[in-house]
Amino acid sequence: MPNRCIKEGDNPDLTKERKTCTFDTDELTANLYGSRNNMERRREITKKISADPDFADPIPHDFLSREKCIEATAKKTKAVVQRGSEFCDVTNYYEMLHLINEAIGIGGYPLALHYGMFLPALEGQAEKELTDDIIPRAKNLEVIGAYAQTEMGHGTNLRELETTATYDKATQEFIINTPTRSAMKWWPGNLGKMSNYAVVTCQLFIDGRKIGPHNFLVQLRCEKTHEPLPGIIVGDIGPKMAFDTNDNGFLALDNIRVPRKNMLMKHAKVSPDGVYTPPMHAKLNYGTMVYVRAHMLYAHGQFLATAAIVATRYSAVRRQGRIEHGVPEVQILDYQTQQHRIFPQIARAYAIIFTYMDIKDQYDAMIKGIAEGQTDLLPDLHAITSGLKSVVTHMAGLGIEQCRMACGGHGYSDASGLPKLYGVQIGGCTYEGENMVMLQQTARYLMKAVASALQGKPLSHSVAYFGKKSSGKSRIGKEGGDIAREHEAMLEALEHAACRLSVEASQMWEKRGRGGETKERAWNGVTVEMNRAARVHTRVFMARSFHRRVTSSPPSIRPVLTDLLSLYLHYECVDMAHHLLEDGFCSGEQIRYLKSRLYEDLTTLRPNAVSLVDSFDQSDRELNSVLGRRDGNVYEALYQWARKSELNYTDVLPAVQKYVMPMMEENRSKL
Ligand SMILES: CCCCC/C=C\C/C=C\C/C=C\CCC(=O)SCCNC(=O)CCNC(=O)[C@H](O)C(C)(C)COP(=O)(O)OP(=O)(O)OC[C@H]1O[C@@H](n2cnc3c(N)ncnc32)[C@H](O)[C@@H]1OP(=O)(O)O
Ligand SMILES: Cc1cc2nc3c(=O)[nH]c(=O)nc-3n(C[C@H](O)[C@H](O)[C@H](O)COP(=O)(O)OP(=O)(O)OC[C@H]3O[C@@H](n4cnc5c(N)ncnc54)[C@H](O)[C@@H]3O)c2cc1C
Repeated sequence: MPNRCIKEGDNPDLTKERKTCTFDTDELTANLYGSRNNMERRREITKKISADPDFADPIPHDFLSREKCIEATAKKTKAVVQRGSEFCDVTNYYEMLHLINEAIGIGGYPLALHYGMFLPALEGQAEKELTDDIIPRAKNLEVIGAYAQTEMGHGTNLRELETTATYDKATQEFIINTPTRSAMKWWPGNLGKMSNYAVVTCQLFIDGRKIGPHNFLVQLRCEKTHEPLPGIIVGDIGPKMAFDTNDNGFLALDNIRVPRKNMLMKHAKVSPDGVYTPPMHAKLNYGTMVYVRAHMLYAHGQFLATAAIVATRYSAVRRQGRIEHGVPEVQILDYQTQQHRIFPQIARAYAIIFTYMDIKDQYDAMIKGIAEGQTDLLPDLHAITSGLKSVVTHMAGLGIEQCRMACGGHGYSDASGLPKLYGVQIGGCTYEGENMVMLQQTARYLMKAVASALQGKPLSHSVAYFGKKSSGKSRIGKEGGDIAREHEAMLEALEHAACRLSVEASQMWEKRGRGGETKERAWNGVTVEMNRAARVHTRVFMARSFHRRVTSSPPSIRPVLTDLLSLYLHYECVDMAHHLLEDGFCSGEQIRYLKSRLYEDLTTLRPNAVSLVDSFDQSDRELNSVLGRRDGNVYEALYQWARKSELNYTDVLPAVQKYVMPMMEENRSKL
């Protein structure tokens, strides 16, 4: 069967791997990206960008200072903006995403938050009077915006943000102010140096009454000189774990006046005479966060895919040690521990991307509903995207780190691309709502679902399985080798565990309440259990999404995807075995059965491992990894990469001349 990656001159071990492929890699790629046309379009973009001198990096960013990286990124951003239509349909979200990944990379760029949050916030939350003016200019990139919500003192607890917006009826303006040091906006991406506008989240005050957090459009810098406007202090917060090319910023506002229309008033409104009208759903103003959490799934699925590609290809190329005496050194991919480390990451990357597809459909349906005045889909989507954002970012982070360690010493080098990838990706556990906090949002929803299920009330999409009757004992290992029924048995077991954990958390919460604690204090006494229930529920949702996609996939790729699904489900069940065992739903024997099936899956997938990662269709530019390159010619490339280190510009470094050589000389003369 064809693996389309085979080319002359490639590392022979990689070619050998590609020849054992049992499916058409293009067919799987097309399925992953929605269609053959989408796949071809991605490849065209890659080809054009790779050949274009505007996007060439004579010196890899690994060897540049942060300022130089930002300069190089800004230059490429300008080229993307001015010449974007030469490469792709600039109105197509996925084509643009791919163009940016190819042309600029993942470490941030001047327009990341402009497109990622500023425009979505305006489009989703602002009224026509404001959008008519700002959106055309923002789309035309006459202005660049950031989303400034988090403050030095508060990020999670939005209710206690300190920045104020006080309505002045006399002038029909809001006065926006930073009252304390901890009220400074701190962290927003692209706020520090790039943006000249921002959507700023402030506590709304009318007639001395605090109404709560609302968003306002504020101009920060002069449109001509880019200097901060009077009363505005803005800058970069300094180096951080990654996102080197993003100017995460700080901002203080000294009683800045903005016209009434600058409040984002699509949902909540303030009339000219200062009358406040709340939104039709209390949290519609938080809609931009739901949008980003949903879309983060795709980015994080791709991040994990990158790591899986690098680790799998490198493990096929790397030979070290022997499994049996008297035979040549083996490809490290033949070690069972290596497969156990890497293959679940491949499966999880597919599962995350497939889950994203489901969520995207639900998000689009919700937006359509809101436009027609219905908000009934919002609570379910908020609950499941909160859980998914937490589970996926954590899962991807652990997976990337496993892949990095699976590459041995070279995985620790920036040449592998994995340390930087991890740095960028792991930020997702924090931004857009810290994971522990987001899981509690899911748990709150689960508690309501438990109550509804007990009362026989209807259950919404993500929790519908709470209404199923459990069979009491698992069918795992009792389906006579029927794969479809085995998959169903594992899904049923996971659903049983999620439901049980939710019910038990609910009972623990209630018990503490009966013991005299307030609801809130009692909640804090059971949040570990609440978050555990939320995690398992979210993993059930992912497993169901993956299962749905696989069972409806084209017949040509269904067998390999079914193998991957088997691995995914066996791994999930073994990983969560304690939850399955705790109430005796599964026996120890059944867990041993799951483990043995998991080890069989590793062997089954081995011949397709390289082809499965090839099917993610990430180019060498996107991978940005010497170890993961498509042709597998790793060792020569590693040496050429190291030669570019600035430490190698001279044979004797000034620091050595100045300090180390005299020290050695002094020591010698002491003898
Ligand atoms: C577009 C592509 C993006 C790809 C990304 C890739 C790379 C990105 C690179 C860089 C980073 C980019 C962006 C990062 C940007 C940011 O980080 S912006 C800042 C984000 N900040 C947060 O997320 C703050 C987290 N805090 C909150 O969301 C809330 O404060 C809270 C924790 C949810 C609690 O809020 P609170 O007002 O106290 O509410 P309470 O818990 O009491 O809940 C009341 C009810 O409201 C429901 N609810 C809460 N939030 C929402 C929501 N967003 N939508 C719908 N409903 C919501 C909640 O469930 C409660 O419902 P009940 O029915 O009453 O139970
Ligand atoms: C790379 C990056 C980019 C960012 N970009 C932006 C941006 O563009 N715009 C923007 O506005 N912000 C941005 N942020 C800020 C980000 O959204 C916040 O840092 C994030 O929401 C977490 O809030 P916090 O920092 O207040 O954490 P904290 O809430 O202080 O969290 C600290 C610890 O306290 C725990 N904790 C807090 N509350 C609770 C609770 N209720 N229950 C249990 N535990 C709790 C947390 O779980 C965590 O362990 C960015 C951050 C990063 C790292």
